[in-house]
Amino acid sequence: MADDSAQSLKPGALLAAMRQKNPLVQNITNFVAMNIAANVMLAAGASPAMVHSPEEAAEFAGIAAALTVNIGTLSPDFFDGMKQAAEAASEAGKPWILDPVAHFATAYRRAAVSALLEHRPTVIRGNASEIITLAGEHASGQGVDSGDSVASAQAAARALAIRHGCVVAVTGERDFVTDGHRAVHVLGGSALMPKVTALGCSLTCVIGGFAATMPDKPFEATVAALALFASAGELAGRDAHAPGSFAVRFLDLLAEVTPDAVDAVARVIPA
Ligand SMILES: Nc1ncnc2c1ncn2[C@@H]1O[C@H](COP(=O)(O)OP(=O)(O)OP(=O)(O)O)[C@@H](O)[C@H]1O
Ligand SMILES: Cc1ncsc1CCO
Ligand SMILES: [Mg+2]
Repeated sequence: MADDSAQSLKPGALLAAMRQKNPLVQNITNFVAMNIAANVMLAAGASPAMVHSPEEAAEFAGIAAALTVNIGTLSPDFFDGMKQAAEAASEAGKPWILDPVAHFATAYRRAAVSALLEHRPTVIRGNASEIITLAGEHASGQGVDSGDSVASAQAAARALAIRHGCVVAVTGERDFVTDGHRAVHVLGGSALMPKVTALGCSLTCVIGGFAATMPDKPFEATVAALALFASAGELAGRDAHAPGSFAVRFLDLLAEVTPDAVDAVARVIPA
């Protein structure tokens, strides 16, 4: 029945499914994010493995249920591992998620992201400045932090989704997700989230966990990951009022929040 299937695709149901499956996700992420992203994944209910060496990255992509690639602290060795793992995941039909951190900042990063896009990511997740510039437009971001609003990135996100045949998620105060045809906003979170480094990078890894759980539904998987962050972030923001204590409370709430609590607030709305 239509109602049952809609119910089973709600963020809470997907969270329950991910926790049940505890999927193994390979993350090639940056030095800043590595520890917090692994802890965030464990709290959310997925099994992270930070495996990036070119000697083993492709082989490991054969074992993991999904891959995430983040260019935050790029170097030639990491880049080799990223390309090989992305190619292996793509060829095996496994979902892989690209986080193009500050890709606009240097020629090296721009070239790296172009090469990675050739391996057809399933999902691209970035902040507004990253998504606007990835679509070839001018943005105000300088480094890893966004200087643009999510609203100003929506057209770019739709264009990118169609160009690359993928889901695009733009995060910020009010998240936006599109596959080029459907589009939603995800509401919630806390203004303290951008004050804790690498929460966006960690979210990219969590999208990998949801996509591993539901590989044929990357749009719903992405929305569920964002809804989980929005929910835990909003609850953590009620208890903590500065970045350090917020980070701790957020991690606890990622583990404690129930599927019903995630779905209790209508935070996914049509765009
Ligand atoms: N002002 C805000 N209010 C509520 N939630 C926010 C706000 N800014 C960011 N978030 C949330 O923070 C999380 C990370 O998104 P953000 O856009 O800050 O990532 P990012 O810039 O890539 O971060 P990083 O590069 O540090 O990993 C998302 O869940 C997003 O919804
Ligand atoms: C601060 C920082 N620098 C490179 S990656 C990273 C983590 C947030 O994107
Ligand atoms: Mg980022």
